Amino acid sequence: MSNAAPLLDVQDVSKIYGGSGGLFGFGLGSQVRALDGVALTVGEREIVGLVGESGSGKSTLGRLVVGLERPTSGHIILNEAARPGPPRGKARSLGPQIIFQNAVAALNPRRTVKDAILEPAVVHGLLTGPADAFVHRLMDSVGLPASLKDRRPHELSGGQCQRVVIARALAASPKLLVCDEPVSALDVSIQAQVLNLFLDLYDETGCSYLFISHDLPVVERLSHRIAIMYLGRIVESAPTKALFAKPLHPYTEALIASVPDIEQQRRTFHPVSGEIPSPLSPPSGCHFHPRCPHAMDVCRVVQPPLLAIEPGHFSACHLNTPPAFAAAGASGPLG
Ligand SMILES: Nc1ncnc2c1ncn2[C@@H]1O[C@H](COP(=O)(O)OP(=O)(O)OP(=O)(O)O)[C@@H](O)[C@H]1O
Repeated sequence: MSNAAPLLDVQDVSKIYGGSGGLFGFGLGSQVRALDGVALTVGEREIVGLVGESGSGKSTLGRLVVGLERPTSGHIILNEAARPGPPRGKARSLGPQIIFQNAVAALNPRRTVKDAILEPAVVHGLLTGPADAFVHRLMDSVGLPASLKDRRPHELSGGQCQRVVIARALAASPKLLVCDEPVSALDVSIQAQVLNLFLDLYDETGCSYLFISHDLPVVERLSHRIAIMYLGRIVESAPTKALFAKPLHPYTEALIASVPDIEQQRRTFHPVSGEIPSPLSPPSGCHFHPRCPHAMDVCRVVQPPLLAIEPGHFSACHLNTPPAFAAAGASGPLG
């Protein structure tokens, strides 16, 4: 990556749902802090994987990045190239696009493949030539035969529907694609094909991805860099190789250990113990401390900051924080 401004710069972003005054304005509504001070960047031509258990805030961040929702606080900055707006050569961009897990639900059941792919281009005046050629080119780029162009979603397989959704996103010439669990609804064999498609499209288009998944091996395969989320916070981020070679946060360690590696017998299967706590009442201090085998007293009271422990490798854990910071809280193992 160059030193140029990142394509996407998420700065100290929080998102709180509910609790806006509660019943009759008496503050009775309960609040969910879906995101809590999240900072993340995605560079040009970079694939960043975002991993975490269900409820950690991954989809919320994805929706904020593409502007479907607004943060409660903090800033989401899109570099000029990623922003919607003025023409870039012949193709105009609609800004970041998002691909959801459920492709069938994302498509209008009454519209054909051709109409689905054309719609954003027509509505936003992006069509630069004959419609058929435009549709065929996009269908070809996602590996769909042109003969399917008049089919409706119920006449396609799940994998084909996901390809239509990807083609429709590409029609907007995005520089940044947010992929929210784009393969988890597909059969394993189809998953591999669609993941290969994402890699091919990366080579062809130079598009950056924020690739959201709860599946660490999927993200490992695609990403240059991985960020690990836990209950609304990023707890570790690093280049993919560094993260697997030397995970610094106990949650990351537990996630990696939970991945069975049948072929190489390298990793044994130990699911992360305990349930992810309710985001309605997250644990104090480090949110992970009730499940952490290394928890100390300080972890219960002080939130560890996300610090660069090695160049490009960030971790939010008192095991990694400098002694001066840790001394601010008590030390010693939790009972
Ligand atoms: N519109 C909403 N209103 C209220 N709470 C919400 C809303 N959207 C998300 N949440 C809550 O925010 C938290 C984070 O949800 P989010 O869907 O972002 O997590 P996730 O990591 O993507 O989970 P999953 O992998 O299950 O999709 C959850 O507790 C969820 O219930």
